[in-house]
Amino acid sequence: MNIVIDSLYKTFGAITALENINLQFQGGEFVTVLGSSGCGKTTLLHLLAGLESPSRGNIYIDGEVKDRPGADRVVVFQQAGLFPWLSVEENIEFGLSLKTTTKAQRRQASAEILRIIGLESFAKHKPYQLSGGMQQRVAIARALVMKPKVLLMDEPFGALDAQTRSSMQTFLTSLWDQLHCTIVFITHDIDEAIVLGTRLVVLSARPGKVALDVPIELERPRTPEVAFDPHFLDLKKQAMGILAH
Ligand SMILES: Nc1ncnc2c1ncn2[C@@H]1O[C@H](COP(=O)(O)OP(=O)(O)OP(=O)(O)O)[C@@H](O)[C@H]1O
Repeated sequence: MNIVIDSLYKTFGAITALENINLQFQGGEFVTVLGSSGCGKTTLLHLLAGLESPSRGNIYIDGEVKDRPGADRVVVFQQAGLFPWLSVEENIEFGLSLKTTTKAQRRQASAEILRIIGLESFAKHKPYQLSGGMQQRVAIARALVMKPKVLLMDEPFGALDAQTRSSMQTFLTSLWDQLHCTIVFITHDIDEAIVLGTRLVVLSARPGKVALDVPIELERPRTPEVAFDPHFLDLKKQAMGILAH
């Protein structure tokens, strides 16, 4: 699975949100997209999800133009957005119920994903009985159970406290190590972008243009000490330079 973003523009009336975006992602990459507020990160994610249409240009997934939502791309938002009246397992199974699956198949799929995310003992709990980090893990599980080709994440840890955020970063990294799905992860946090990704894309201030697109060549698994690695510091300096303008 690969994604090609070709000469992409997005305007809203007189506002140009994205200008001439050209990017190519390979299957299994963990791409982090960094940019200051209002530079068009969410717009880019919505275009990838098919929730918005390009003003010009195209997005291809495995060579096919994609301009509407599909089960091959799922989005995880900043707020978990779980259904409060459904249990954890029912929340995870909800999307599958829209596909032709039996209840037994759905229960098996949710049990499997709950084991992967380490919340099997919370299957019958309601969302309000979980912490913010656990709710966000369920939101990620709900996305992954659909077996998407691409997981699109819009500041998924932005609403969490620093410690939970850090443990969720470790969680997501180990999940990606196991599943190796393609992830496009939006953030405005430089350290988060470099710690998580295999590839860093930095957008310039509005109109968003690709100011940097480089591989993140840091060994995995990444420990907190990675923040002292010269490559980490070099990427951070480059990103800070772009975000300062
Ligand atoms: N539906 C819309 N209608 C009009 N303008 C929009 C719409 N969506 C986004 N914009 C504008 O496009 C620009 C980019 O917005 P976007 O939400 O993509 O930025 P962002 O980088 O995700 O910002 P933040 O980090 O603050 O969430 C902004 O100027 C925003 O006001």
